[in-house]
Amino acid sequence: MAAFFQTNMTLDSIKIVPGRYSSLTDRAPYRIRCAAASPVKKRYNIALLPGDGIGPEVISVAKNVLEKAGFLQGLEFDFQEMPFGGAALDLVGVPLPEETSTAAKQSDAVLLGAIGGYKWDKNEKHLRPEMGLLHLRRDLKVFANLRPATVLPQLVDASTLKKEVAQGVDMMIVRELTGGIYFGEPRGITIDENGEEVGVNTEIYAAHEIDRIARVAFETARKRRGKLCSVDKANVLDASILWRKRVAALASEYPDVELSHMYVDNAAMQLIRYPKQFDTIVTNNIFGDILSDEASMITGSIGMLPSASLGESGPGLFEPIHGSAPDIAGQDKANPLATILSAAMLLKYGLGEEKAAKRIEDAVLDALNKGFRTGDIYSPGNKLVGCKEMGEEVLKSLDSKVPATV
Ligand SMILES: NC(=O)C1=CN([C@@H]2O[C@H](COP(=O)(O)OP(=O)(O)OC[C@H]3O[C@@H](n4cnc5c(N)ncnc54)[C@H](O)[C@@H]3O)[C@@H](O)[C@H]2O)C=CC1
Ligand SMILES: CC(C)CC(=O)C(=O)O
Ligand SMILES: [Mg+2]
Repeated sequence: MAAFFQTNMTLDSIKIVPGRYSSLTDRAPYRIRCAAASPVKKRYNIALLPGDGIGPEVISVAKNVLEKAGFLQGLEFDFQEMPFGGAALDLVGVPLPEETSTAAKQSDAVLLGAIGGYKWDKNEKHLRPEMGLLHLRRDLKVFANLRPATVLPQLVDASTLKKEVAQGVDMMIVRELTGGIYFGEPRGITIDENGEEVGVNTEIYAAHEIDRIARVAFETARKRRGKLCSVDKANVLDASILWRKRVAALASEYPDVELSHMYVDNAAMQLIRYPKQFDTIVTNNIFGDILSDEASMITGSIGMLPSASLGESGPGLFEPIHGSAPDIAGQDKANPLATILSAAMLLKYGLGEEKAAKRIEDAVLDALNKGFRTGDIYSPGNKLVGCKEMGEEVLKSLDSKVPATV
């Protein structure tokens, strides 16, 4: 699997290191050929999928940061940039070209910007950029989507919540990513027996899909503060009744993890009322999608949250949780930190390169400490910068942190 499970091979045999993580990502075709800061030891193939809207802007910045952090750590990358989403639709007529899917599957890790935009909003379903993303996630079998949401001390003022409610929030949302209503059959728009149009989607989960994501969540909680909250809608949905039953049945295998259950409507409210109660949340595809956008505002902005999508084997997929933000695309206003931190997750969870990942996290904190802020996280007294300048500042911070002995 991507590196989340790399050291111990299977979900069942993961060895847990006690204690709490404190890093930003929660704790875990061209080459750099010039003399590296330390001797080149490893080389990785990275599939780069910029996508649409602000995707290319944030990917261009994050790629430079990834390159530099790798260089400083003696890593070499072969980047293969491939068309994806609306960009691919315009180029070859499909959102996920075969070549892009193959490049992603053959890579060591995939770094993705975002897809979608007004231009393709009225396309037929199979010709929408978003379907390309769903298919990519399925092709890569990345069922476990880790979405850390941490309120950084530097950004407490940018939170939507009052300082005393926001400070100290540090949670991990474990979202099931390749099942549920986004994929369930039957789906589509048909005509019913009265001749009326009906839109149909199906929330469906097999027991094994629930078990494997629940195990990831239990293992994640175990490495954090030992609290897992499973979010569902088991008071009305059959798929949620099975979800709750399967998650509860696994609890005896993780006696060190305190399991609770919460209905999703209450969870949406509790996230705003008292977010510090959450350590690890496990939930289905659609609830995780929605709750993580909500959680992002506690941290200051959706432009801050990275993600790692992992499967049992093969490359992981790393992307910010936000979309293509067509309202600010092409204006150099996007916050690139979510994508930069996704690159850190790529290094940590995708390649097992924790030191290089830490360099990026430290550099992000350093740039924030120096007061650099994009518009979405700006507060008075700080320095307003655009996407590119924020990237340059993170690069400078990376530079200044090269160990003196190298
Ligand atoms: N993973 C992906 O590629 C995703 C794609 N989408 C697609 O993106 C398009 C736009 O969707 P929306 O619902 O507007 O969601 P969005 O996440 O793109 O934007 C929502 C709001 O957040 C702001 N925002 C997002 N990322 C930001 C960043 N890095 N820095 C500063 N502000 C940022 C936007 O300007 C906008 O006001 C749609 O086509 C949607 O389907 C949406 C979510 C995820
Ligand atoms: C196409 C959507 C399912 C993408 C999204 O909103 C997400 O993964 O957060
Ligand atoms: Mg979303």
